[in-house]
Amino acid sequence: MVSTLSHIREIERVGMGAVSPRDAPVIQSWLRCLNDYKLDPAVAQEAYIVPELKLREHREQAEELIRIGRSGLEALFNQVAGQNYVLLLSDARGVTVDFMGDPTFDNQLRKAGLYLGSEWSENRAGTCAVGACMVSGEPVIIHQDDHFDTSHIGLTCTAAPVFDTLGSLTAVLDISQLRSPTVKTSQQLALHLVASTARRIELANLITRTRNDWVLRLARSPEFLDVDPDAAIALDGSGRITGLTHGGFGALARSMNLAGLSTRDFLGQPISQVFDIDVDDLPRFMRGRSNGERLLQARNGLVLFASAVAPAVNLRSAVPAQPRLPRALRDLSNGDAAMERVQARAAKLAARDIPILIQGETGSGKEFLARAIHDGCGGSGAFVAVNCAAIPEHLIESELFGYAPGAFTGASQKGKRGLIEEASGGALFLDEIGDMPLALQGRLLRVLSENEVQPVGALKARAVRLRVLSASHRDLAELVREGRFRQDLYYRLNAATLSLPALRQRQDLGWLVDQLLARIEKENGASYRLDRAARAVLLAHDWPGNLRELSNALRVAAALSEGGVIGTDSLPDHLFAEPAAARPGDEDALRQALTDCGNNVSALARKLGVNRSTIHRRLKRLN
Ligand SMILES: Nc1ncnc2c1ncn2[C@@H]1O[C@H](COP(=O)(O)OP(=O)(O)OP(=O)(O)O)[C@@H](O)[C@H]1O
Repeated sequence: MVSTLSHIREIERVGMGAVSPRDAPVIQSWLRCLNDYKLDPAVAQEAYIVPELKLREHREQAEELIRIGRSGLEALFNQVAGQNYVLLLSDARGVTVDFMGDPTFDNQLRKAGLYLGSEWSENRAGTCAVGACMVSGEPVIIHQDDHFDTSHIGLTCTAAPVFDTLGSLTAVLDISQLRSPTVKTSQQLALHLVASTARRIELANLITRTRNDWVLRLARSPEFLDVDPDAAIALDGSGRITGLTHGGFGALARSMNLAGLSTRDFLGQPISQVFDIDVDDLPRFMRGRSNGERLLQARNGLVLFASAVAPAVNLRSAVPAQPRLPRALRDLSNGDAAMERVQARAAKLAARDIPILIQGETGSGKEFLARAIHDGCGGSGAFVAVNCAAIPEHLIESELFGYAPGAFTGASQKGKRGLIEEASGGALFLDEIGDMPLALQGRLLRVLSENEVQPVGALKARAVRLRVLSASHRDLAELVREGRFRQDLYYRLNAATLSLPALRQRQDLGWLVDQLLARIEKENGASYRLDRAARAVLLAHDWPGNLRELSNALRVAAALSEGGVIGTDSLPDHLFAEPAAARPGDEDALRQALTDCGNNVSALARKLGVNRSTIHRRLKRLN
């Protein structure tokens, strides 16, 4: 193994532009570590394992992924049995949410970070296989002193990305060893195994998530068509591509000379544009036909074997009926597995008086879900929504708790009922609860524990009976750790958590577009039709502002449409050149975008399709 000092010197030389024989992905990652994350190769940092509570959240959010990935992981672990390999499945933030390794080496593995809860994002751990793979979206081997941080230069790690059906990176699969031969080529087989397992996980994910669509499996050789196809595509009833296995289809697209297109570019496209078939031909590719009949030709002439699976709708009657959800909760999604889980849990919780914390990015529908829970449990009493971030700090107390007559200068002589009392007998929805000032958190806790509220300046408390739903786009557990949120209140509000998926992760985006458009038609008393190109743009967009951004975009499109037809020219410009500021966390870009809008927060919020409070919040964070 190289000495620590010579490793540090080598990285410094590369940083100064020296030519290096190492692989390009390693050099690119070293340069990112030096220039973008400002990491110092001379400062070694041991592997970071996230705290228990945080790990629980990561695992809860990745529950479906872990379930789908498990059998792939087990099969891979069996393939490499006896070779001291460890398998890690990390989520899109680089946190290990599933792990398989030899328990005999537990202590060593934990110390090396090859363990449940270890975080391998590049900006934290320096060059590593998971981190480099997250950035490049490509399989990669990071072998021994390819690692940036000298703490990790004994390890060899090989990782492959797992994308969801819409082409967003959802996980990274990694296979690592504490000790290995010095030559990097010893890991080529590991690279092949990890990439094919990632491909199979993508396939299992597509099949699980697209029960209501056609699925077309594709393979270069007929023998593997049904057992291990190269790629698969999901198609809606009109033959449009609604999802695909990113890794496998990307490789096929390269063979079809379509390497310049990202797999996302195929979403929303009719199948007839890629292959010489139409939706009506799909039954011809179903099981029972001979392989010879199941041949498919790509538009460039490449011939593939195909097998089609019909939507499960027809089989529905044979499947045991799902418990019926209350109507308000039933209409929240259509064919998105993560949402279906949220709806099923929400229905069970709605029937009980349990405080629920709803987490999700801004605009992902937290208030909408809270209302649906309230309506779903019979909806008796009022639903009172309070946005803790929007009420000025000095008014929150009197708004929430109310005040006695003449309680303070300027107070009304009659006093005022607070929102908590207004909600008594119904539901109180505390949005952006993370922004509640610490002093008031204690008072809120008392209301929840004692079921009574004491208005400002009042001598006696009044009894209240309410269900509390709260929401935050911020990580409340992190705020607790930073001492900015009371732990006792956190546990009180968070008896159950519902995590809403971001719009870019949802499998029913096409259905949501139609739902929201139908709502706009009703409001405007008009009818609209999206043309194919416009639909494709909507399906391919990242939607950093989630459902709110989508709803705003459709309103703009409806207003600009000609004769009710929405084409690409009716869509808001930012969908075509999405400013990087739309992605949370990109601070310089946010500053720049604000300058471009003449420092007008409302204009920037309109441009990004998010609330003004969202922009204010991000600016507050920057300060
Ligand atoms: N399942 C859904 N179907 C249709 N429209 C929805 C759905 N969920 C949310 N919306 C719409 O999306 C928009 C944003 O929803 P909502 O206000 O509930 O998001 P939020 O997560 O509470 O936002 P914020 O974080 O800014 O408070 C609203 O216009 C809402 O009507």
